[in-house]
Amino acid sequence: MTDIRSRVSLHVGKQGNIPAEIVTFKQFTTGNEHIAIIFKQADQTQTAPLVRMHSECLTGDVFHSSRCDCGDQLDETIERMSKEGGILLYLRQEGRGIGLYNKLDAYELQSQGMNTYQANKALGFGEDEREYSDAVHMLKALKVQRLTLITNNPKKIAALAANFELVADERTGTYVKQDNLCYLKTKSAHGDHLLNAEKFTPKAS
Ligand SMILES: Nc1nc2c(ncn2[C@@H]2O[C@H](COP(=O)(O)OP(=O)(O)OP(=O)(O)O)[C@@H](O)[C@H]2O)c(=O)[nH]1
Ligand SMILES: [Zn+2]
Repeated sequence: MTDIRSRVSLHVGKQGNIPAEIVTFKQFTTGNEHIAIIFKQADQTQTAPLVRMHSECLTGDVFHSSRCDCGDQLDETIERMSKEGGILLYLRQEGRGIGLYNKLDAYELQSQGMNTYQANKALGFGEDEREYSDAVHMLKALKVQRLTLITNNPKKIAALAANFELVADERTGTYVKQDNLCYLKTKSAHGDHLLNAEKFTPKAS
């Protein structure tokens, strides 16, 4: 059973002015160094806090790559939680669990015409290698029982609904860019992600 290892105060966000706490945990079976970032001490002060499980994406989160929407979703979450409070689980599941180098290999295959899921399979991986038991243990260690989940991914909703009382599930924005249109359309059509398809069609001027 995972337990809390440490709680460290710091300021986060683009301006570095949003107070938060980073929580580390003991003994993940996967050996990953996942963290929770807590806003407004939501784990201690709210009965059903906002929760987001964010899968690591170095290229999107840090370098704001145009190939995906991860950095935008992360910024949106931090901004929202700075006002409403919440628990951001930053899960070290780079490349949907296949790792950074393999994700970059998958990008190469996508440049040759495969979609994001086909590329994973061509490299010998499943379409999505993530599972969420570490995240469930993190929330249990934080003594969360009820929550509102922010995601567009039905698998994340199912994983938490099986373990917690899900008061609601809410969507993130749909961040379409020229370079990620194919990626988002494929996630919507093939991965059942709950995206705002209206954003896929450019508005007539
Ligand atoms: N293998 C692979 N991973 C990718 C690719 N693009 C982004 N990722 C990874 O996908 C993860 C983000 O997952 P998404 O499927 O975009 O969204 P989600 O986290 O499942 O769902 P939301 O909660 O709605 O954001 C991160 O770990 C990224 O590194 C890609 O083309 N191939
Ligand atoms: Zn990304």
